[in-house]
Amino acid sequence: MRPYDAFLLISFGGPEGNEDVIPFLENVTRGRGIPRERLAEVGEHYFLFGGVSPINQQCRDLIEAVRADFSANGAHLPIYWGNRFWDPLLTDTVAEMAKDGVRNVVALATSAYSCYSSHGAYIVDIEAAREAAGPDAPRIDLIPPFFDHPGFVEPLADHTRQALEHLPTSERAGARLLFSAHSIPTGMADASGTPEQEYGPGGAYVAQLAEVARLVSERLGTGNDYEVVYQSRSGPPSQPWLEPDINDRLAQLADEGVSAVVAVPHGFVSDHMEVMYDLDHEAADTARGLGMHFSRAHAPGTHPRFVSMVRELVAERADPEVGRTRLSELPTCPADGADCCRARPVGS
Ligand SMILES: CC1=C(CCC(=O)O)c2cc3nc(cc4[nH]c(cc5[nH]c(cc1n2)c(C)c5CCC(=O)O)c(CCC(=O)O)c4C)C(CCC(=O)O)=C3C
Ligand SMILES: [Fe+2]
Repeated sequence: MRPYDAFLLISFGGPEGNEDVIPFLENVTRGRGIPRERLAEVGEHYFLFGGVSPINQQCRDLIEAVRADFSANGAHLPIYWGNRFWDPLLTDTVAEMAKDGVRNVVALATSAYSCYSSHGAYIVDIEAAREAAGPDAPRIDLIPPFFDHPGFVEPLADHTRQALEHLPTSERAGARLLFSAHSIPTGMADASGTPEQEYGPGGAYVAQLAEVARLVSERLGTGNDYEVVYQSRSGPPSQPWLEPDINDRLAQLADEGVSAVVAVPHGFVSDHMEVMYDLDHEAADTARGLGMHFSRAHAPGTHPRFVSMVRELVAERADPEVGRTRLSELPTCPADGADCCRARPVGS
């Protein structure tokens, strides 16, 4: 895997006990203009699960699977892991890599799409961590968003098929597929991707989400109607965020006579807290209250095709001759991350 001498997984991080919850939320929201009530409310989501977000364990599981896949395929790279907001913190991991003499790192973020929160912020945090590590900090090449890689799309199609099968047989054909992604401020969406590209309203983020919904539905091949919805909105009500919210849309669909839905968290890489709480808890409750059948597909997680994707993306980045495997023609962000997804939400 020359020129690389290490692989780095970069994730969000999450609390692993009640005492971690508030400090974690403070890390996430520092300077972001999130209302206090929203913070208290999100804190409750974590307390409901003993203060433990599943995201760190999901990262450990992914790393174990990637390690096994690397070694089975002769890709001998040490693996490091660093989070933006909780232990192991990216800053500490980069310092450790510097101490270990690592020089050239290839990094993957657990975020598949282009926007400040899922790409730009990772670039900014990598630079800050390198700066903090001083002159021995390694070079770190971040793999650009991978939303249209078959290793992301195929697991979602498999998992959507399984979720459909959890509905009563008579409900499957008429079930609406609700592809669900994290809402972001519309200003952040409009500025997502690279400034040279014209993506339409909502920028690269909205265009990529629409494309993945289409690709997954096409692979599924069941002909179910589908659409993209949003979840996990925060920020002040005065600020516009991407809509429709999944709960509002469920109410409209019930009015239209739709009696079953499958929620597909295609905006996420694993079934972390936002999936567990906002879909399994909140949206499922909404659907139940409306008398609808509700089934939730798993995010890619440690699906074998997702795991092999990691190796393929590393190989592709290490050697331009390997070529790019993608399912869509949509432009992604440039490999050097220059000037893309830089927009911060209003009020920060
Ligand atoms: C696009 C996107 C992804 C998907 C891409 C990706 O996966 O990275 C994502 C993932 C995640 N978001 C997470 C948690 C939180 N996000 C928050 C707040 C925010 N997210 C935003 C966007 C995104 N977030 C935005 C625009 C905000 C507003 C503040 C700001 O402008 O930055 C807040 C603050 C409270 C609140 O406002 O809800 C929390 C606690 C967790 C961890 C879950 C766990 O613990 O298992 C994960 C994986
Ligand atoms: Fe978030």
